[in-house]
Amino acid sequence: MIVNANLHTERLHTQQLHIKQLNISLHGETLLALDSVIQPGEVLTVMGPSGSGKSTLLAYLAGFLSPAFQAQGQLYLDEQRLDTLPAEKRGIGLLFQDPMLFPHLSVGGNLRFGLPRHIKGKRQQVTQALEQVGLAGYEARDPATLSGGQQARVALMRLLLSKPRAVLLDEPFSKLDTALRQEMRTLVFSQLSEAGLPALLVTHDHADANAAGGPVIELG
Ligand SMILES: Nc1ncnc2c1ncn2[C@@H]1O[C@H](COP(=O)(O)OP(=O)(O)OP(=O)(O)O)[C@@H](O)[C@H]1O
Repeated sequence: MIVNANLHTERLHTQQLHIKQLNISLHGETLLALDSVIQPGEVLTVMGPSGSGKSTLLAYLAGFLSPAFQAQGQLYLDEQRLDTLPAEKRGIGLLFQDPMLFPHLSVGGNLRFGLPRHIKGKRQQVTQALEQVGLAGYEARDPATLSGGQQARVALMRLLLSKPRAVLLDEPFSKLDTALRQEMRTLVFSQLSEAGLPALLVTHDHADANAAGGPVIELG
């Protein structure tokens, strides 16, 4: 696989993500409390046993928290307050266990979907993105014909092309086999660092946390 990527020729204005005095409770009892600043290009890893609130934290950050929970605190990207914005206005990108490629779109269609509307040179950006992850010429392919690792790489590039301002990673490597997992860790963390994006990783795997290279928080 080719990992010489530099998708971000025009460097984005990178920002820090501040999870400020967050307290999420359920039925009047605190489930999790957190105060963290994630610097541009840094990955904060969150670990913890089942039920400790990892998914709840991701849901809060992304803007999907169930009304069953009560959240106090704020979320900022630099000076901009995010927690008062709906999910689609936060500019937060998500990467999951499953690549979740749109099955009715080609590989190229999936990548174009991530691109902001009304920008020029979409075709070239898609071509470059595929080249960067060793999938040159795959534009017209049906995603279902790709291996799990190839799909994961397309999902990563779709995410980056959408120019998120921060990224959440929910066990993104857990469905890959061991060799592929190591490759994807290198690819994902180098791309996030290159893009200068603050990221929060939820994982059960200490090797993911080591590869992420940033601070680690244990919930629960
Ligand atoms: N929509 C909801 N309504 C009420 N309680 C919920 C809801 N979603 C989760 N919970 C509860 O909140 C707590 C935290 O759940 P959460 O899914 O965040 O944990 P987790 O650390 O992600 O666990 P796992 O590692 O198993 O995914 C659990 O006690 C769970 O039962």
